[in-house]
This record gives sequence, structure tokens and C-alpha cells, in this order.
Amino acid sequence: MNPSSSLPDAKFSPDADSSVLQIWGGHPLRGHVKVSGAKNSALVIMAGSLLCSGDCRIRNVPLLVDVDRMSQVLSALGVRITRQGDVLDINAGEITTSKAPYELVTQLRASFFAIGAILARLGVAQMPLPGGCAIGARPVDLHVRGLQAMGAEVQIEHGICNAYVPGSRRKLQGAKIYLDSPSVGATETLMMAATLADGETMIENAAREPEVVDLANFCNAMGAKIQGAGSSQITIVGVTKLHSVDYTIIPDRIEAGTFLVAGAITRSEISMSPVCPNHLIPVIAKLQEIGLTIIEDAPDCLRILPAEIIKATDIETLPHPGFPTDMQAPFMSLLSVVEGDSLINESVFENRLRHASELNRLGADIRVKGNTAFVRGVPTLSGAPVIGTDLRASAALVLAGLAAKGLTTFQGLHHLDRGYDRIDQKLQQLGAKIQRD
Ligand SMILES: CC(=O)N[C@H]1[C@@H](OP(=O)(O)OP(=O)(O)OC[C@H]2O[C@@H](n3ccc(=O)[nH]c3=O)[C@H](O)[C@@H]2O)O[C@H](CO)[C@@H](O)[C@@H]1O
Ligand SMILES: C=C(OP(=O)(O)O)C(=O)O
Repeated sequence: MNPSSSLPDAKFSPDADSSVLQIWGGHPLRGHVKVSGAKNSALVIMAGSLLCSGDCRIRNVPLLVDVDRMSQVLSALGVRITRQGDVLDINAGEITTSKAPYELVTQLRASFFAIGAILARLGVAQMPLPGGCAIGARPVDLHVRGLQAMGAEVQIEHGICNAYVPGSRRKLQGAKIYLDSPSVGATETLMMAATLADGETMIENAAREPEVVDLANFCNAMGAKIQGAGSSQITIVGVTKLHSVDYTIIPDRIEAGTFLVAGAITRSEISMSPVCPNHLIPVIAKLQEIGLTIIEDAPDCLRILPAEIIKATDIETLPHPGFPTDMQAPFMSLLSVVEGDSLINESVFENRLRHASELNRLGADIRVKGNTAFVRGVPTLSGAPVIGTDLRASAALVLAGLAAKGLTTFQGLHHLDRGYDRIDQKLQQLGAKIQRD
């Protein structure tokens, strides 16, 4: 059965800032949960639809505040966009302005990546600096330097990145670009920009995340010529025009990983689909290393079994295929209730350990020094009011609340709703005692 097919087509809390989740922890979960489409694919593929003047049908789009906001950004650019269930229909035949709306772009990260597509289509773009999770400085210098290498003039003034391509044709030129670090967003911005550029672009030290591959597959399905996505060298041969497409987003590996941890932390047996196990290799390997059994019931379905004893371990976050930074906070919750001491080093973002102090309110024993958290496992957690500081920190607190004895009141739904498709309802269907108030 597909439990989330019976989920109401819920809209988000009218006032997610003041809404809370009440979680009565200590109850095992059971059953099957449907994994939604990947947030970070959906958002960048929506940006990628700006490259095409024909119709783009995008399937398996998760119900998220970030997707709503990205839709509003596209609408503000003059794009026609409609949603029915998990299908988005986008037509960017006419882009009526090159100026993206400040108040929306500053609320999410991926909206900025659209600068590559807008510049490729119009030869000019005014893109406010982005928002997203407050987990570090998150500059956009690699995006900017790559666009400059392709011939764009770029200036940042008054919080807006103004870019234009000089010359009568306003066409970006293919270039050889080396990224100082394998930034997901910069790889995606530049891949989109290069799709309609003159000549060949090579991105060296490119990000290898599955969402980069999904974007490349989407663009190629519209007639782009992108090779090597998923490796650290991507080659893009520019084409003059892209055509209509019907494309399905990959499952969200971070949501799936979060449910795997939900099973582990509540010592429960749950299954989930659809998933791409290949996208979850570092997460599954870590869970197996600490004593959990994960079974592949079908090529796209995983089941986690309860373990009597879960061991401590060390984690270092790294670009894909290393351990994903987006799973670091959920794992911290899990490691706070296992036997022994763990060390977690966050090496991708410089300020992504703020959940540690909130987990300590629930009785965890975590010390943070710089980018390292020392987690001393405790036998149990006890419910308390907590506040989520960002998206994955919020997921981590919900997971800890499921394991804690008594009532946890979680505040921070505006973060959670940005990136988890009706997580409270999905957990309810797994038997969690959780309620949105
Ligand atoms: C919408 C989206 O897809 N978000 C994901 C994307 O974010 P995002 O694309 O922002 O992450 P990046 O891979 O770009 O960031 C990695 C590191 O590179 C730095 N950096 C990045 C760009 C730049 O121009 N200069 C620079 O210094 C960042 O500050 C960070 O320290 O990948 C991250 C790393 O897997 C994930 O946590 C986010 O969930
Ligand atoms: C950091 C994340 O998102 P964003 O890049 O949109 O802030 C995330 O999805 O964990």
C-alpha cells in the first residue's frame, strides 16, 4: 500500500512560525512510508525549465514551502506554471523580466541557481543573493567566477548579483572552469548556463551529487548535450534550443535517510519506497557499521530492522559520495542514544552544529568545539520544548523527540516545511504520536 496516497493534500500551517509539533516519544514505529521526490532536484530542475521555451512537465514534485516559493519566483519572471498533485507544468516560452524578486529569492538557496539559466536565455539577469539554511557563510563566488569565465560581466551591488553578457548576440561562451571546491549549486548554475552557450564547457572538480545527475538528465531529455555528470569532470556542448520534456524527479535520499534513522532511533521495523539505494550508500554503510540491518525488499524499497545494541561511531561529512552533510544532524540524534562515544566532524559547512545544544535540552551529552561534536551516548532522552535552527536540525529534533520519554514540543515548523513533505502525517501513519498545533 502506498500510505502517502491517503495523505490529505495539506497546505502548510497558516502560521508555521507559531505552530508547534507535539511529540509524545518512546513509541515504536511500524509500517511503510512513501518517500517523496527530492527537494534539491525539484528546485534546480524548476530553475532548469527556464532554459526551454516549450512545455516542461515535471513529475514527483514534493509538496514543500521551498517548491511553492520557487514557483512564485518563476511566475514573477513571467513563466506559466500550474500544479496538480505532484505534477508541475511549466512553460517558460516568454520570460518577461530578467529581475528575480528579492523577497522570495532571499528565502531559499536554489532560487539563485536560476541565474545560470536566465543568463543563458536572456543574456542578462538580476538575481538577489540567496537565502536557505543559516549553516555558514554560503558565498556564491564560485558561481560568479564560472559565469565570468563564460564571458559574463558580473557585479554585486545592494544585495543583488547583476550579470550580463556583452556583445550583440548576448551569448555565453563555452569555457574550461575549475571549481576550487565541488560546490553543488555552482556546478548546477554553470551546467545550466553552458547548456545554451556557444561551444564546449568543461567543469573540473564538479560536484557528483545525485541531484546534479538528475539536473543533467533533465536537460539532456530536452536535447542538451551534457556528459560526465556524476563524475568530477562534466562536459557540456552548447545547443541553440531545447525542446519540451516530461520528466520524473528522483526520490529524496535525505528524506529516505531521515526515515531510516527514525526506524533506528525508535528501535522499530519500517520500510520505505521509492528509494535509490545507490544514492544512500554512505548512509546505509554507517547504519550497518553501528549494528543496524537494512534489507533491500525490492530494488527501490528498503526496510530497517530494530537492533538491540547500536554502537558509537565517528562521522566526517564530505561531498558526495562521502557522508552527506544533510544527514549529519539526524545522525547526531541517533548517536546521542547509543552505547559509547562518537565524534562528528562537519567539514562542508562552518556552522552546522547548532542542534547540539537543543539535543542537550532533551538529555543528550554533546560538547561542541569548532566544527566537531563529541557525543557521549546516554541511555535515554526526556522530552522538552526545543527549537529547530535549520531544516535538518529540525528533523534531528523531531527524531530525538520520537525517542525521548514524555512530551517534546518542537518549534520550527517553518524550517521543516521547507524541505520535508508532510513529515508529521507520514510519521503519524507509521504510528508516531505526533500532532501539529
Ligand atoms: C538547494 C541545494 O541543493 N542545497 C544543497 C546544496 O547546497 P549548496 O549548493 O549551497 O552547497 P555547496 O555545495 O555549494 O556548498 C558547499 C561548500 O562550498 C562553499 N561554497 C559554495 C559555493 C560558492 O560559490 N562558494 C563557496 O565557498 C559553501 O559555503 C560550503 O561550505 O549542497 C549542500 C551540500 O551537499 C547541501 O547541504 C544543500 O542541501
Ligand atoms: C541546506 C539545505 O537546504 P538549502 O541549501 O536549501 O538551504 C538542506 O536541504 O539541508
